[in-house]
Amino acid sequence: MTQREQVGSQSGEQGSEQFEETYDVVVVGGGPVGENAADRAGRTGLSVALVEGELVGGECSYWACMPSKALLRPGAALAAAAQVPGLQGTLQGVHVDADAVLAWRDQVTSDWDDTGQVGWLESAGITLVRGHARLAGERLVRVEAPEVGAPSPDGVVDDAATRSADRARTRLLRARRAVVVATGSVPVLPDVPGLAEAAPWSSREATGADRAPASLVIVGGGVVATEMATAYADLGSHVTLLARSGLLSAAEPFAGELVGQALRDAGVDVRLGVEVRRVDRAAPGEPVTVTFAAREGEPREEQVEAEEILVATGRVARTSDLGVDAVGLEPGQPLAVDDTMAVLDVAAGSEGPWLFACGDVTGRTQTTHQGKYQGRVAGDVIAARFGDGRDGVPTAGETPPAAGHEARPWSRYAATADAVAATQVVFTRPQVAWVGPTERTAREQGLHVRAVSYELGDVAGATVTSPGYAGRAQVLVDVERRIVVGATFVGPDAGEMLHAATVAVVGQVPLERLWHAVPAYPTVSEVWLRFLESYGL
Ligand SMILES: Cc1cc2nc3c(=O)[nH]c(=O)nc-3n(C[C@H](O)[C@H](O)[C@H](O)COP(=O)(O)OP(=O)(O)OC[C@H]3O[C@@H](n4cnc5c(N)ncnc54)[C@H](O)[C@@H]3O)c2cc1C
Ligand SMILES: NC(=O)c1ccc[n+]([C@@H]2O[C@H](COP(=O)([O-])OP(=O)(O)OC[C@H]3O[C@@H](n4cnc5c(N)ncnc54)[C@H](O)[C@@H]3O)[C@@H](O)[C@H]2O)c1
Repeated sequence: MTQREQVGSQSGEQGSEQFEETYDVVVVGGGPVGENAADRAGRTGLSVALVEGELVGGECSYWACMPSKALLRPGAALAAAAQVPGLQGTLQGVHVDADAVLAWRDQVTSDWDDTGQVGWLESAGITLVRGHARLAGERLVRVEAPEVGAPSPDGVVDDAATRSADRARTRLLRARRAVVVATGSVPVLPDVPGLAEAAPWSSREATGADRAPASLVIVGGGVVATEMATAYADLGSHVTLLARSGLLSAAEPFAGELVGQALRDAGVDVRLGVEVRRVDRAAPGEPVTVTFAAREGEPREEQVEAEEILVATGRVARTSDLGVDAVGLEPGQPLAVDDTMAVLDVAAGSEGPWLFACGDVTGRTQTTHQGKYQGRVAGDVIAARFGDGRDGVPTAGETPPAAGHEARPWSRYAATADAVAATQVVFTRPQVAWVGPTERTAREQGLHVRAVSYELGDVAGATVTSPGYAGRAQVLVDVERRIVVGATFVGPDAGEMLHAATVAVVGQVPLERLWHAVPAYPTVSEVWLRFLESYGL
C-alpha cells in the first residue's frame, strides 16, 4: 500500500459543490470511541478519515465525564480530609469556592478547545474531516462542511485555505473497506407541559455553567442527576432532586439508598417516586416553577421554585440526522450490533460487513470506557480483515471471524465483556461502582447466584482510612460454577476498588483460587477475604 493511497485519493474542483475522496475507513464521530476505533483500524496500514461535527474528543471531554469529574473532585477531597482526625483545625476556613472550581473545570476542558486532540489525530496519521456526516449509501458518507473544505492532494488540511468560500461545501467520502459510526447519544426531554419552553439545562449546561445558580431543581434519579446534585450542592446551590423512582436504578438497590441518604445529609431535598406534571417560567431570567405530585395519579400537587432546572432523564442514540435510512435503518433508533460491532440488518458488501458501530450509539452501554473497548474491537476487526498484516501489530496474532460468523467469546474480536462484565463508576459521595449484573438481573438471566454483602466500615482498612468510613460491598457468586459474576462497592473511592472485581469476573476465577489472592492489611480490599469467609471458605 503506497503512502499516497493511505492519505486518500480525491476528485473534484475548487468551487464545485461536491468533493469526493476515498479512504480505506471512514469513522463518523470523533468522541473517545471514534478516536479509539480510528486508531486501531489504522494500525495495519489502512488510511482512515474521521469526521467530527463539533469538537474532537466528543461529549466526554467537553460536556460529560471530564468537566463533571472536575466539578466533583474538590468537594470529595474536602469531605475526605474533613473526616480524618487531627486535621479539623487546619481545615477551618477551607471551603469549596465555586469560581475556583469552575476555573479548574475550564482548565480540564481546555476551554472547549480541541487543538490537543487534533494534534493527537495528526500524530496517529488519521485525517480529520470537520462537518456533519450522513450515510449516503453502501460505504459512502456525505459531509456537510460549510466552513471547511477538503485537504490538499497530499492530505494536509490547510485551515486558512479550508475556510475560503471557494472550497467544496459537500465532501463525499468513499470508504474502500468500512464505515464506523460512533456518534454518541443525545439527552431525552420528557413530554412534560411547559418543560421545553422553560429552557431547561441538559447535562451540557450543567457541566458547562459559568456560575452556580442559587437554586437548582433536577428531574431524574440516574447517574447525571445524582452526580450533578452532589456537585451543585458542593458549589453552594440549593438543590431539589425529583426522581420518579428510586435513585440509580441500574445499580443494586442499596447503592441508591446510601447515595440518597448522603445527598439528604448534604442538604439536597430528595423526593422519590414523584410525578412531574408541569413546568412554568414566565420569562427568560425568571425563576422556574415545577409542579409535581408525590406519586403517580396522586391528585394533590406540590410546587418547587428554582433559578434553573436540569433535566437528566436518560439519553438516546444519536442517529436521527445520520442518513441511516439510506442503508435501510430507522432514524432515531440505536444501531444494533453483533459482538464484532458489525451493524445488524444492513446488507453486507462483497467483502462482508462494511458498517460498524460502537459506543453510546449502539444502545449497548453508555460509558466511555465500555465504548472505547467496543472501538478497539471494531478497529481490530477492520485492521485484521482488511489491513496488510504488518508484523508487530497486535491484531496480526489472531484471525477475526469470517464474515457472517459469530466471534469466539473473549477473542480480541468480540466485545464479550459488554454482556457479562460491563463496569460503571458513579462519582457521587459515596461513590458507587459495579461490574456485571445486579442480583435481580442475574436471576432474570437464569443464573443461580448467592449475594454476599459486607459493611465496608467493619474492615480494618476502613478504620484507619477514617473513623467515619461507611459503605457496603457485595459480590454475586454463581453457586454452580463457584465464580464471582458481579460485584458492587459503595463507599469513599469505591471506584478504585472495582478493578480487582472486574479481573475476577472476566477471569472467571474459581473461589478456591481467589482464596490465594491475599489482600494487604490494612486496606479496604480486605473485604475480599470477608466475602470468601462469609461464603464458607
Ligand atoms: C454528564 C455526563 C457525565 C458522564 N460521565 C461519565 C464518566 O465519568 N465516565 C464514563 O465512562 N462515562 C461518562 N459519561 C458517558 C460518556 O460521556 C459517554 O458514554 C461517552 O461520551 C460516549 O462516547 P462516544 O464516543 O460514543 O460519544 P460522544 O462522546 O458523544 O462523541 C460522539 C461524537 O460524534 C460527533 N457526531 C455526532 N453525530 C455526528 C455526525 N452526524 N457527523 C459528525 N460528527 C458527529 C459528536 O459531535 C461527538 O463529538 C457521562 C455522560 C454525561 C452526560
Ligand atoms: N459516571 C458515569 O459513568 C456517568 C456519569 C453520568 C452519565 N453517565 C451516562 O450517561 C447516561 C445518561 O445519564 P442519565 O442520568 O441521563 O440517565 P439514567 O438512565 O442514568 O437515568 C435516567 C433517570 O431519569 C428517570 N426518568 C426517565 N424518564 C423520565 C421521565 N419521563 N420523567 C421523570 N424521570 C424520568 C429514570 O427513572 C432515571 O432515574 C447514563 O446511561 C450513564 O451511563 C455515566
